Amino acid sequence: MTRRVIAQGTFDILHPGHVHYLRDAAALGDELHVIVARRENVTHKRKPVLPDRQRRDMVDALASVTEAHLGHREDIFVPIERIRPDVIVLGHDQHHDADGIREALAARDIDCEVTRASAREPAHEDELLSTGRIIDRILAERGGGGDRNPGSDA
Ligand SMILES: Cc1cc2nc3c(=O)[nH]c(=O)nc-3n(C[C@H](O)[C@H](O)[C@H](O)COP(=O)(O)O)c2cc1C
Ligand SMILES: Nc1ncnc2c1ncn2[C@@H]1O[C@H](COP(=O)(O)OP(=O)(O)OP(=O)(O)O)[C@@H](O)[C@H]1O
Repeated sequence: MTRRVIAQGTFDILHPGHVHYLRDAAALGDELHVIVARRENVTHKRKPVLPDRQRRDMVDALASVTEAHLGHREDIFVPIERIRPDVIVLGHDQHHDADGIREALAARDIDCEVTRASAREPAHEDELLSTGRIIDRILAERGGGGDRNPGSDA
């Protein structure tokens, strides 16, 4: 039997922490399906910079990912009922409550484990393992309205 795993998140500007999470999740089964949060449903932090479809396409291109899916607009359990995973893997720092998800799955008669991935520690000094911190760096280094294309005469 094929063991299906679900991971999920916003994935706005990919970084090595995302790669670590998705590899961790993929190691728990045979197929990794990733649900990419819709912009309208990212309410607990700043909205993503990149469009929904572009974030889905980039995650879909990663070697550990079988298929990336844009999430449902209203009901996060709709994709889960369609994919029928054996395991849902939460990210190490995600605010979701594992017990709450287990109860909601049981109420829908979906037999599925809920577990949490490990964190990636920086592999070298200055490795940026957060989309928010990458954006802060861009704003600090390029946000002053200076020359965006140094070296170009255009
Ligand atoms: C089990 C599960 C299923 C989810 N399904 C959806 C979905 O169908 N549509 C959606 O927009 N977001 C979905 N989400 C994502 C949440 O809406 C939330 O925005 C996301 O977890 C953000 O994670 P991040 O802070 O790690 O980027 C799901 C989250 C979980 C835990
Ligand atoms: N350093 C990391 N180690 C392991 N997992 C990570 C790391 N960074 C992000 N992830 C996981 O990747 C998934 C998607 O993360 P998300 O899109 O929220 O990125 P982020 O970089 O944490 O964003 P932000 O900096 O805006 O909070 C989440 O499950 C999160 O736990």
